[in-house]
Amino acid sequence: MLEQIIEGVRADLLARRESLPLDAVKELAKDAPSPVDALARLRGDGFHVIAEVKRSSPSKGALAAIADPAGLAEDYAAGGASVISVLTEQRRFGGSLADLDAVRARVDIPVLRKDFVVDPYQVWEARAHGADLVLLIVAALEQDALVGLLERVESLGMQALVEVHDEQELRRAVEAGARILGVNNRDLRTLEVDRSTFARLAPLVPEGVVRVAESGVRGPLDVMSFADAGADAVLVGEALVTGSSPRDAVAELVAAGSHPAIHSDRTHRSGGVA
Ligand SMILES: O=C(O)c1ccccc1NCC(=O)[C@H](O)[C@H](O)COP(=O)(O)O
Repeated sequence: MLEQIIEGVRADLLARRESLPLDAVKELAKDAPSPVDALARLRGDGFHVIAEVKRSSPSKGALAAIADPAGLAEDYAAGGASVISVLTEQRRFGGSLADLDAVRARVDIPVLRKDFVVDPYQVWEARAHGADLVLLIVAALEQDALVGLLERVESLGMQALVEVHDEQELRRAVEAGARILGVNNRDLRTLEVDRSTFARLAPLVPEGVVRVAESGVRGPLDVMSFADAGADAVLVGEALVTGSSPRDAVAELVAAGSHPAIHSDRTHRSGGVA
């Protein structure tokens, strides 16, 4: 599935490049609002929720008709979300850069461009559209490309959420210098979700690196279990867009992650990248 998604992403990228050359995107990036420090936010006190604007997905099809992505993002922020994730991939997820623009214009917390980034053009685009964070999926990138994209993201003042699904990808992410590491419980090749993935990989993440548990969060109990296994944050899409009150749902997840029964030691947050 990942290869098919990337094929579509590359075709769409080619079309956008033809209508807007890289130099023009770089000019737009100069006028974008300065990036918000997402790393400081995710290293800050408390448990963090990254709340996603997600219309549909390859695994579930249509999830929600989101008429007002900016309004949804405002609700997420009011519920205590630390970061808003905006899917911008169009063919499989129904997202767009217009969604990113709308969200950026309405919230002042960090915004993640969630896409299948394979080319520096997309990083410049993310900055031009006001993103503070960019997703880099290790499974989609050769090591040189991963390192180059991570450097480009950071050189533009943004942060990368570097996503892995197994031990080998985790080693590559750490070698590349990831500061925010997402363990995706969903295998992007088979689309299967295995919630034990985060707990298996979390102990291998060096001190000082922010640990994010991604995918498959159904509610507060899942958050408690990820927090107990060492998560600093969770990234949640489906459960939020299909529920009745996004604001209350985010607030419940934030509270669950900070529950006094959770024993995980998060002192590593103040450390540097190992
Ligand atoms: O969501 C999918 O089906 C999917 C399929 C293939 C590649 C990526 C996919 N999702 C991207 C994500 O990482 C999730 O949107 C995100 O982690 C939130 O997951 P969930 O809370 O399970 O909606």
